[in-house]
Amino acid sequence: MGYILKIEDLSKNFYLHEQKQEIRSCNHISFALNKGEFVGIVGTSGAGKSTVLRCIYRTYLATTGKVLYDSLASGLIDLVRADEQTIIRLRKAEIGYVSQFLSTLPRTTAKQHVIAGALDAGFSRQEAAERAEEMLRYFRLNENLWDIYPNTFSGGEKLRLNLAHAMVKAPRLLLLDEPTASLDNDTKLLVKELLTRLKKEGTSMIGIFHDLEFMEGLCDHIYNISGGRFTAEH
Ligand SMILES: Nc1ncnc2c1ncn2[C@@H]1O[C@H](COP(=O)(O)OP(=O)(O)OP(=O)(O)O)[C@@H](O)[C@H]1O
Repeated sequence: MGYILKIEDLSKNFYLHEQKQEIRSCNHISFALNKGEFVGIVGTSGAGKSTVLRCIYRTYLATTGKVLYDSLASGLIDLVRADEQTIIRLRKAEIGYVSQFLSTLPRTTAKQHVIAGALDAGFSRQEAAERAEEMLRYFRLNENLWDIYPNTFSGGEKLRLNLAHAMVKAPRLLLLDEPTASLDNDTKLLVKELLTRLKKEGTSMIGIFHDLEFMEGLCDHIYNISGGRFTAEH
């Protein structure tokens, strides 16, 4: 089985100009994610877990190292060095990211947001609308919320909308930054079921979870990050 993502010696430092101080976040991280696999990342708060995901998604630009992604559209790409257009295209069609924080365009309703995700991934208008409704229903987002702007949603509603938006695309690579924080147990189970389904359909995933029970049966490998460095748990 070949890899879809290979991280080589990734480090990220932040320089805080006002304080004239350098923060070392993640250090010399290397690992590979094989196609169809699920890698879990655990570690104490502030250890650098989200930074690794953000460097892959290119929200952060890595200080050193490579993030090699085997893209469907144009083969192997180093996401650290790829141009902005390539990153935008990959985010639309191939790489999904879910966090607790909602980012939507202004004056976009919850349903329009999910439809836009499916359209970006290349589905037709009709397919996009159908898939969006299916996802919103799946994540039990109350139907009377579909046509309003989501900035007033509760934390759990925002998270469920984020999940619907990311998963409606059926991305090749899905990055999950604590996607179950602030969810009740029933919704957590729904998320786990859908992740299991996506994995069977071939989506490769990297997820940060605090809930070790949630990771059981889902992760092929778990890495522990401590002091910015990775060690394999299993
Ligand atoms: N944009 C930033 N500017 C400066 N420092 C940052 C930035 N983002 C992260 N850091 C620092 O990098 C370190 C790792 O942060 P990160 O968010 O990756 O940790 P984490 O393991 O995901 O923590 P948590 O479990 O609490 O979410 C922290 O010391 C944090 O303060």
